[in-house]
This record gives sequence, structure tokens and C-alpha cells, in this order.
Amino acid sequence: MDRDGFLNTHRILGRNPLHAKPLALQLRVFTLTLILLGLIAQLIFAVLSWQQEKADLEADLASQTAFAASAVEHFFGDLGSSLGLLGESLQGQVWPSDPQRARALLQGFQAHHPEVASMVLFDATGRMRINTGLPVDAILPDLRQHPEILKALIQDMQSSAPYVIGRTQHGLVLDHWRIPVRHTVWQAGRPEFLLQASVRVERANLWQGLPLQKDLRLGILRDDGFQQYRWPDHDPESTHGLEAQDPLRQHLEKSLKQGSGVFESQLPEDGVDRLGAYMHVPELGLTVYLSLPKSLLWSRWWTRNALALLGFVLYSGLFLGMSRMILRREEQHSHSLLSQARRDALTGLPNRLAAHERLDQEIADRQAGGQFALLFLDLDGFKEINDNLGHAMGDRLLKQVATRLQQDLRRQETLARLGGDEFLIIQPGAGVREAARLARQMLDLLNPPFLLAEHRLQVGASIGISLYPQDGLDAGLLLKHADLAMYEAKRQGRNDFAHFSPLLEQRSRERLQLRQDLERALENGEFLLHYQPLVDMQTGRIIGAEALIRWQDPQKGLRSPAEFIPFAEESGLILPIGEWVMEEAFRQAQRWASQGLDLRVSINLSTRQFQSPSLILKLESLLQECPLARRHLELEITESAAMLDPRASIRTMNLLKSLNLRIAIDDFGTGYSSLSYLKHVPADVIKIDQSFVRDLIDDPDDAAIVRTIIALARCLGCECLAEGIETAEHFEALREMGCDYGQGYWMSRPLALPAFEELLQRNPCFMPADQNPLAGLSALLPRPG
Ligand SMILES: Nc1nc2c(ncn2[C@@H]2O[C@@H]3COP(=O)(O)O[C@H]4[C@@H](O)[C@H](n5cnc6c(=O)[nH]c(N)nc65)O[C@@H]4COP(=O)(O)O[C@H]3[C@H]2O)c(=O)[nH]1
Repeated sequence: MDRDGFLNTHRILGRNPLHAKPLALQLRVFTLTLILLGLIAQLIFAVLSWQQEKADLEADLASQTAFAASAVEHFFGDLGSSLGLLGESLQGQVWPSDPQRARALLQGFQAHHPEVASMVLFDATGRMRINTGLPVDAILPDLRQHPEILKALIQDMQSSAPYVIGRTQHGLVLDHWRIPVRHTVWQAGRPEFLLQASVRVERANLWQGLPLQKDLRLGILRDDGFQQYRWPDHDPESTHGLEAQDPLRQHLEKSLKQGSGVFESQLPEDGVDRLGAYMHVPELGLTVYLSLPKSLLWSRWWTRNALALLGFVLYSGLFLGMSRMILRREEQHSHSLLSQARRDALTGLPNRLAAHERLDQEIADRQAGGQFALLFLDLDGFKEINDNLGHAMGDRLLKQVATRLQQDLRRQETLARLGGDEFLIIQPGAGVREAARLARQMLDLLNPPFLLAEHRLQVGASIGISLYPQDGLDAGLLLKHADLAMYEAKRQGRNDFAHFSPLLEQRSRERLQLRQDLERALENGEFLLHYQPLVDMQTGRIIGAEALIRWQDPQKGLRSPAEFIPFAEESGLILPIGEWVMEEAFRQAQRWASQGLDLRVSINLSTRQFQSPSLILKLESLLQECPLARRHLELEITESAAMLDPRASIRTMNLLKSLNLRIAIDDFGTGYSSLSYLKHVPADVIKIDQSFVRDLIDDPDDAAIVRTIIALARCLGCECLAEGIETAEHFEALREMGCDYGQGYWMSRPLALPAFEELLQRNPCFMPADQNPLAGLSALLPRPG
């Protein structure tokens, strides 16, 4: 991946798409919605059932109150009527004439009414005359000493009602609570005497038939607010009058107007919140009320709702449990996906994604201070291994490389495979020295050959190092700089490591600039060809020319191929540039052939061009366009390019031969060709590299090499051409050795087309001075660049 790729990946990873969990979210929303709906239904049910329960209880209380009120009404009504009859039987014959008989009648009445504690007879003045609660001879109480009671008695005596119920009394003869029921007997429109039955209500069985459950409270209130009676605890000590502002009394006062109703209030006796019902009995001037603690409503409500609530809890629990189970499964699944997504399937190492995350983590950990190193490792020549031995073999190699690299790493150091043959090592805490030591260690680990099937492969690596924080504060920059340093290591001859320096960035910018300039040059037609004569060493005549590219840069002037061909080769731009050279050289060869000139035109093919699958097609189409050129064209392939993949090279060269093109092996002697390989190479010419020619005169070794190459060419049936002939001595020595052709500054530098054609016209003969009077002519010719 290129540097932009790194940065893009980093940017994409920054968004962390794997954290999005739509299913989990949907499931959560679904579960919560179901629970919420259940909760709402539960709430509605709870409120409705509360209302229902309350209404039921109120209705219950109201009917019980009606029952109680009716019992009270009947009881006092019956007693009142009985008193009326007793009064009638006493009047005239018995009272006041026969007090003993009157007393007996009263006692008889009392005997028939066990709830009556005593019978009393008062005369019209309010004086007590008979009291069955006291012995016959006892002194009767004088009510004048109890003016309150006397007043109430006189008032009741005046009442036209058949009977009157007085305030509940205590003391005065009887030591318990009783309700006085009074009946006045009239004589000629004036009260004659008053009969009073003192009723012990608890004996009256008033509440018989009522469900007297625990906590039920009953009460009877007079219209004047006097608490006549309370059940079950009629406390003689407590007050019997309710304050006017007492909430219960206020409720009950409504009963005077409404007759009946319900109330919520506390009772003075226990302070418990209660729910109650009341009913007014106008004939008696009493209100009967009945109440239960409100908590009973809660418990009745709870009994009704418990099941539904339990159902709801179970239902929610079930849904929650199910969704948690699904979520956990989903989480486990996505965990395993995540860990798979972070593992390189081939080597088992953390992959690019994991490396980026680890790098981000390391940076975050070092925010407060500290350093670490990043080692970017790229195998040397992996592409060739992959191409030649196949991908399966390439994969096996990568696995072995990963195992070896891992072997010396410490636990805190992370090794990741970024993809292809690129590995990354994060070395926490490391500075320049520690990183260099680790890089060297890694290179040493890769040093021993790898054994893959029958192959023993020597694989090196180039390592670029960047350091946090000095070489970058973010992951993208650190990776970019480590990558730049790795390119530098490759540039410096591979199997080595390099540290990042700002200078590399400068070079990278320059390379970028060069790329843009080359693209512009292609577009604007800034390239041109120079031609360097190829000379027959025996006759000294020009037999052809090597076409050599030049770049007429509008800013920098004429630029030599050494400045841009290596970069064009590295960047791939050599393909369009090489095509341009072929087109130009073919057309020139066609022109010369059509002019009747028998000139060989030699063209340099770069490694990439030579390996390009479209080469043959391109050549075929050019040959169709320039048919006369075919006989004169020669393609130069460097020995090292031909040796990269010997079998494929031979295949391509055979195809070139099938097009009737000549083949020259360039820079011969530098590429370590084996003799068995050379035997199969269909070359026409072997070009002796100028490095052997340069010291040919002084260095016997070089002379021996040149002589050997010439002999080899003979054996293989090839012609032989020496490059870099700079002196007459070079020329003479090579000629004597039997070299067929020569090329060099001594004869001529590469020339622009007009100068070359001018030279051709002169038809010079290049021979050392003693044999050739035209020697040195080239020195007079204009020199390019
Ligand atoms: N010192 C010395 N040098 C001599 C002498 N005689 C010739 N030379 C130089 O040797 C180089 C010969 O070309 P090469 O080995 O193919 O080496 C070429 C070739 O590999 C590459 N190149 C040039 N043109 C093209 C092209 O059109 N396509 C490709 N692919 N490569 C090219 O650039 C290299 C350099 O080209 P040039 O700078 O033109 O350099 C030329 C030429 O100027 C001599 O007596 N002494």
C-alpha cells in the first residue's frame, strides 16, 4: 500500500465503524418498548383497580352504615314506643298515687329490657322521684347540684317528640356509660312527669348482623356534635364532643344536609387514616358512622393486583433475560468478529486495523511523556519470489518470516502484518539506539536462508524507523515517516535499515515534483532522442546508432537519463516514456531505411517494459506502421533484467526474435548469467559493460574479462560490442582482441539528430591515428548537453 493508502486507512479507522451496533440498539429499544407498554398497562390497571377497590369498599361501608343506622333507629324507636306505653300505664292510677307500684312497673320494664341499666322517674320540676338503679330507701341525687344535667333534662321534657335521646352520661348513680332515652308524659298540655331509660348500648346488640372485622370503628354522633357512642372502645376518659373544626365532624355535619355519604379522615381516638361512610337518622337527631383503616384498601388492592404485578415482573424479567441473552450472544459474536477483523488470517499476527489501534493506544499512553519507536519492515524481492514461485510459496514464506520476527520480540513489543510483505513493529520506550538494535536483530533473524520445498531462499528486508515524539505526534505521520525511511533503506541498497530524517521528506517532495514534471514532459513532448554511433571495429565505419533519451526541460535545460530514468523505472512512468522512445526510434529507423541507409538502430528496453505483457502487441503495431524498420532494429535488454526471471525472459526474447527483431544483452558482465542460461538466450549481440573497458589497458583482470566475454560471444554465435571506448588505446586493444563493434566518446558522444546525420554524411572512418588520418574527428563535432 502507498502512503496515501496508509493515511486513508487511518482516517477510516478513526471513525471506528465496528462500534456501531444497530441490532443491539434495536433489540434494546424493542425490549424497553415492550416493558414500557407493559408498565403503562400495569399502571392503568393499578389505577383502575384502585378506583374500583375504593368504590367497592365505600359501597360496602355505606351499606354497613345503613344497616347500623337502621338498627339504631329501630332500637331507639322501639324503646321510645315502649316508654310511651309505660308512661300511659303509670299516668293517673299509679303515679303519683302509688309510688311503690310505679317503682315495680319500672323494674318490670327494666327486666324486659336487659340493655336498660336503670329506670328513672322525674317529676315536672326535674326532681328525681324513682330510680331503679338505687335501693328503695336510698337518698336520690339532687339534680340542682348538676345544673347542666338538669338544664338538659328540663329541655328534653319540653320536647314535643315522642322520646328524646339525651347526651351519654357517666357517674350519677351508675358507674358506666349510658344513653338516656327520655319520654315526657303530658297532662293538660303540661309535662306531668318524665321517664328515663338509661341504655347500655353495648348490651343492646345493636351491631348484630354487621361484619365486625378487626379495625372497624363505629360511632354515633349527635347533631350538636356530641360523640354519643364509639365502638369498640368507648373510652370514658376521652372527650365526647368533637371540635367544630375537626375534619370528621365537618364531614359528618354534611350528613345533616345530605343524609349519607363517605369520608376520608383520621379518627381522634387513633389518628389512623380511615375511609368511612355515614348516615343521618333525623328522627333521632343522630348520625351513625362507620370506618375502616385506609391501609385495608391498600391490602385489598394489593391482593387483587399482586398476581398482575407478579405477571408483569415475570413478563419483564423474561423479556429482559431474553434480550440480554440475545445481546450477549450478539456481543460474543461481534467480539469474535472483531478479533477476527483484527487478526491477519495468514500469519495470525495483528493486522493493519489492530496495528493502527495499538499505535493510537501507544500514543495516548505517551501523552504525559515518554517515547517509542515504529519499525516499518518490507521484504526485499518478495514480488519476484511471489511471481516466480507462485502465491502459495509466497504465503509460506510470509508465515516463516512472521515466526522468525516474533521469536526475539519482548512481550510489550507488537509485531503486525500490514499486508503483502509489509510488517510493523511497535517498540515501546525505545529511542534511536534501541530501535537500531532491534532493526539489526530483525535483519539478522531473516539472514539464514528460508527453506521452501526444494528452494533455499535468501530473503532480506528494508526497515524504516520513526520515533515518537520527534518524528511525529500522530499515527498517520509516524507511519508515513517510517515508510519514507524504509524507502530510503531500499534506495541505499536494501537489506538495511534507515532512520527517518526531514531530508527524506525533502527527497520525497522532490520525487513528487519529478513525477509531476515527467508527466508534464510526456504531455508537452519535451523528450528527444540523441544517437550515439555504433562503429565496426575492423573498418572504423558507422554501422548504426544507439538511441538515447534526453529531456529538454524548459526550466533546467537538457537533462540526462541518469536524472530521471531510475525514478521513471521505480514509479512506473517508464512504460509511457519507453513507448514514446520506441515510437520515435522506429519512425527514425523507417525514415533512414526509406532513404536507402543501412543503419542499425539500438533501443534500450527497461526491466518493466521488458516484462510488460503488452510489449509484443505494441511492437507488432509499430512494425506494421514502420515495415522498413524491422530489419534494422535492435532491442537492448540489460543482463540483470534478463536474469530476474530467466525462463520468462527467454520466452519473451524468443517472441521478439519471432518478430525478426535483433536482441542485444546490455551491460554484460554485471548480471551473473550462468553459462547454462546463456546457451538458451537468443541474443544477437553481447554488449561489454563500459566498467570493464575503462581500465582495460591498466588492469589485466579487466582485460582478461573482456577477452573471455569476446570468446564467449564467439562460442554462442553472437556479435560482440564494447561500450565506453574513450581512447585510441581502448579501440586498438579491443580490435586486437577481436571485438566486432564499439561505441564510445573516442568515436563520438551521443548526438542530436541533425548532428548525427551530418556525421553520417561525412562517413568518417574511426581508426587509431597511425592507421586513420581522420582520427580525432569526433573531437571537432559539437557535444551534446
Ligand atoms: N563514460 C562514458 N560513457 C559513455 C561512453 N560512450 C557512451 N557512453 C554513455 O553510456 C550510456 C550508454 O547507454 P546505456 O548503457 O544503455 O545506459 C543508458 C540506459 O541504461 C539509460 N537510457 C538512456 N536512454 C534510454 C531509453 O531510451 N530507454 C531506457 N529504458 N533507458 C535509457 O540511461 C543510461 C545512460 O544513458 P546516457 O546518459 O545517454 O549514457 C549513455 C552514453 O552516453 C564513453 O566513452 N564513456
